Amino acid sequence: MKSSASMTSLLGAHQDSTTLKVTVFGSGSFGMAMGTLVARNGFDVVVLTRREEVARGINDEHRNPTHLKEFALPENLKATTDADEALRGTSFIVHCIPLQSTKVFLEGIREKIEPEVPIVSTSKGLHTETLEMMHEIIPNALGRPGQTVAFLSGPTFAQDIMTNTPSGAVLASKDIMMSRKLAHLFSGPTMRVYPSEDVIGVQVGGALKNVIAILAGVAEGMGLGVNTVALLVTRGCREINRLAVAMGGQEHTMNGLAGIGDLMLTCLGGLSRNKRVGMELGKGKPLDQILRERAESLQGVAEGVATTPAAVKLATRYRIPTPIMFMADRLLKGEGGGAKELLREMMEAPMLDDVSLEMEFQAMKYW
Ligand SMILES: NC(=O)C1=CN([C@@H]2O[C@H](COP(=O)(O)OP(=O)(O)OC[C@H]3O[C@@H](n4cnc5c(N)ncnc54)[C@H](O)[C@@H]3O)[C@@H](O)[C@H]2O)C=CC1
Ligand SMILES: O=C(CO)COP(=O)(O)O
Repeated sequence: MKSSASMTSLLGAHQDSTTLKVTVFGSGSFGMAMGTLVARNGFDVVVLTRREEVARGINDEHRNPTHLKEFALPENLKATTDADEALRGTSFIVHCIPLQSTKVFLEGIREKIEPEVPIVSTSKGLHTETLEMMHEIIPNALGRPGQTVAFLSGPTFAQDIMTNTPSGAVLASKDIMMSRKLAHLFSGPTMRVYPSEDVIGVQVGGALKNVIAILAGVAEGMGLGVNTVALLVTRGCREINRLAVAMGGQEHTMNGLAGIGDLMLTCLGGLSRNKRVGMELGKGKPLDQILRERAESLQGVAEGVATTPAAVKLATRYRIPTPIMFMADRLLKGEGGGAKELLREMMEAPMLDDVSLEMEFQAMKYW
């Protein structure tokens, strides 16, 4: 259980630590993992789910029947389909709904969210149409620019959190004191959470590593060697870093857990949904079939698919050359003659390291 001293530091001395409640939005893989992490730290967790059978399974059997069902859940983790019940008297919200669904989801319950309750978002992506990140989507959906919003991101597969695998992440908000306070929700013997003020860098790192993970999967699915994966991931890493810095993120963040750390995990680890989508593409399966099959069998969101078109639009807006991300975009759109042809184009493109950034930007037309 969380010591009463650290609970008091979260609450301020005047509140009763025994009533501390945390609401988790979403009962998918990461909602379960984050809810479990916070519940292990002694907080009373209530998961808001849209499925009655999920709420029943969690409350009666301490298991989610659809996601991570092999894991027993802590007894202090409950679930409900009733937003009023989930949010009544809560101290913190942990948001684990996919980015593309967040606006609609939050607009439906915004009146029930108290303005002083901090929201920690764990969603990784860019909005396909508006190119927004969560620091824009959440306040806009709530109609409240002043709501405290923070962002947790890093190399943290849900399954590994459930098995108490030692892990680390970054938690960013505009106010470092708030980041430190919120980090306590998640920190524990097997989880290190580093507070940060770099709201942009943390989100861009989490969003764009998924784009590169799709390509890492494509290379593996095509049966290519690790040389190709390393080429794509390393050049992709440079693109992510340049774009993040152009958007206001810090180099330091991109060199840390929320940048290179998550990129390595997702591109090289075996559990990534984004990489699995790429692997299927690399084996020649059409994207719509892959996505349909994944949705039917509740295999979880692969945020990179919806993020990729937004990533290349943002890169164009900021005039950052991102040929690897453009390759992912064309592949997902079915352009360029397929993965083999796009890779050939990449290998034959002019070498640009010694020319100016502006010339690199111009050269993107070759990709
Ligand atoms: N699973 C993982 O290992 C990690 C996931 N994340 C991020 O966390 C976010 C959530 O991912 P997962 O939980 O893995 O996805 P998931 O696909 O397993 O679960 C998503 C959940 O959101 C719910 N949902 C979707 N649209 C909704 C709507 N309109 N209204 C209400 N509920 C809705 C679904 O019913 C489901 O319970 C993503 O942005 C992902 O990138 C971040 C780190 C690790
Ligand atoms: O973000 C993740 C781990 O940090 C999970 O990656 P996937 O969404 O590709 O499974």
